[in-house]
Amino acid sequence: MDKLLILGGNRLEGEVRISGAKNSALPLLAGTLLATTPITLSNVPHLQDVTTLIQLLGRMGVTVSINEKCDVEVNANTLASPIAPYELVKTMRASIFVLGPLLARFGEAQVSLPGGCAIGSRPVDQHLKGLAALGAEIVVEKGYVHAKRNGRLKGARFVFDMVTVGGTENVMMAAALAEGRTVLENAAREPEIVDLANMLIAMGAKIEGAGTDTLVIDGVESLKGCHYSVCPDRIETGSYLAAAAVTGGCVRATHTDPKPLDAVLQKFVEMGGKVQTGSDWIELDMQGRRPQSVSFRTAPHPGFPTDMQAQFMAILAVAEGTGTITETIFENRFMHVPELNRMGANIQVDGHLAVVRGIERLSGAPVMATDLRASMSLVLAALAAEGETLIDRIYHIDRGYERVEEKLALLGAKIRRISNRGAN
Ligand SMILES: CC(=O)N[C@H]1[C@@H](OP(=O)(O)OP(=O)(O)OC[C@H]2O[C@@H](n3ccc(=O)[nH]c3=O)[C@H](O)[C@@H]2O)O[C@H](CO)[C@@H](O)[C@@H]1O
Ligand SMILES: C=C(OP(=O)(O)O)C(=O)O
Repeated sequence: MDKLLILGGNRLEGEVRISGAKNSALPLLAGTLLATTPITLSNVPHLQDVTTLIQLLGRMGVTVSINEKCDVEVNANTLASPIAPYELVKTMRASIFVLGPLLARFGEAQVSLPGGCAIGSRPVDQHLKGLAALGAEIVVEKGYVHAKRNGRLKGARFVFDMVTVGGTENVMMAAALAEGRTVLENAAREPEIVDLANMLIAMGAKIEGAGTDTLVIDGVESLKGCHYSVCPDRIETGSYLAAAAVTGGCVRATHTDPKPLDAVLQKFVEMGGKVQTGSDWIELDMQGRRPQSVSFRTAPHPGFPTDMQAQFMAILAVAEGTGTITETIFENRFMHVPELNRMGANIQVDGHLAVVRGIERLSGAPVMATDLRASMSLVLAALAAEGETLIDRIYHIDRGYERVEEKLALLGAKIRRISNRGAN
C-alpha cells in the first residue's frame, strides 16, 4: 500500500492547474450509456474512481477508448449485459449512477447495492423511489437492485425527501428518455448537476431548471452522442487554496471556476486571506500570516460543501482562536479528528459538532487516512506540521486527487510517495 511522506514547514507558493471534477466525470461517464452514437469526453481527470467506472462500462460490453488527446470515447451500442457486479460497485459507490441510464435506455438493469462507507450509511432509497415514480419495477434481492420497465418510463412529479446529489442525477438521466414531463422537486443544486444537465442537453435532452431546486424534464425518444468537456473540480481547487491557508502561503489555482466556490472563498477571506479571482483562476494570498479561526456548518450547495469540511478542519487546527464545525450531511464524517489530534491538534467532537482550538504548530506523526477528504486534511496538516508525517492508506486520496504529490511539490511541498506494492 502506498504511503505519503511529508516534511512540513514550507510555505506553499505558485500556480496549480486544476483537473476535471471527479464528481462530474462519474455521472457524465454513466450518462454516456444513454446515447445511440458515441460520446467524447474531454478534461476527464486521471483518477482511480474514473478508472473503476470505465472498467464497469467495459465489463458491461461498452466500448471505451482513449484518443490521442486523452479524451475518453464511449460507444454504448455494444452493451452486452446491463449488470454492475458487487466486486466493482463495492470499490466505488458512484457505480449506482449506471442504474437510471441502463433502465431508461436498455429496459433493465441489475446493480449491486453500494452499501455504506466510512463517512456514513449512505442509502440509495431516493434513487429507487424516484425511478419507481417513473414507472420502473424495482426489486432488491440478494444485495442487488433489479430494475425493469414495461414500455417507456413515464414522466411524473417527484419530491425528494432530502437533497441528494446522486439521487437527482440518477433520476434526471432516466427522465431524459421517459415519455412526457417529469418535475423533480427538492432537487440538488450542485454545479455537477448543472454539468450533467448541460451534457444531456447537448445530447438532445430537454431539461430546464438545472442549478435550482426544481428540474423540469421533457422526455425525448432517443439521445445522440456529443463532445463534452468535464467542468473543473471545485473541491480540488478549494483543497489547493487550503494548502496556502494552512502554510501562510500564496497559491493561484488555474483552469478552474470561482463561481461555485463562493461559500468557501468567503471563509478564506474571514480567515484573513486576500482572495482574487479571474474568469478561470483564483488566488489566495495569506501574506505569511497565520489564519484566523472561523466557524461553519456544511450544507447542500450553495452552502459550505461537506467535501471541504475535513480540509478546513486542518486549517482551523493551526488557526488563531477557536472555531466550530457542524457536519449536517453525513453522520460519520469526522474520522480525521483522532488522526489530527495525534499530530497535536486540539479538537473535541460532540455528535455533529466539532470544536477546534487552534494551536501554533502541529507535530509530524505516523497517521492513517480513512477516506478521500480525510486524506487531504492529513496532507494539509502535515504541510503545516513540524517534522515528518507518514500518511498510510493513501489509496483513498488517489480516488479524487490527480497527481497530488506532483502538484504539491510544484508548489514547494516536501512530499514523496513511498510505493510498497504487494506489502501492507
Ligand atoms: C460522486 C459524488 O458526486 N459524490 C458526492 C455526492 O455524494 P452522494 O450523491 O452519495 O450524496 P447525497 O447528496 O446523495 O447524500 C446526501 C445525504 O442524503 C442521504 N441520502 C442520499 C440518497 C438517498 O437515496 N438516501 C439518503 O438518505 C445520504 O446518506 C446523505 O446523508 O454528494 C455528496 C454531498 O454533497 C458529496 O459529499 C459527494 O462527494
Ligand atoms: C465523498 C466523496 O465521494 P464519493 O461520493 O464518491 O464517496 C467525495 O468526493 O468527497
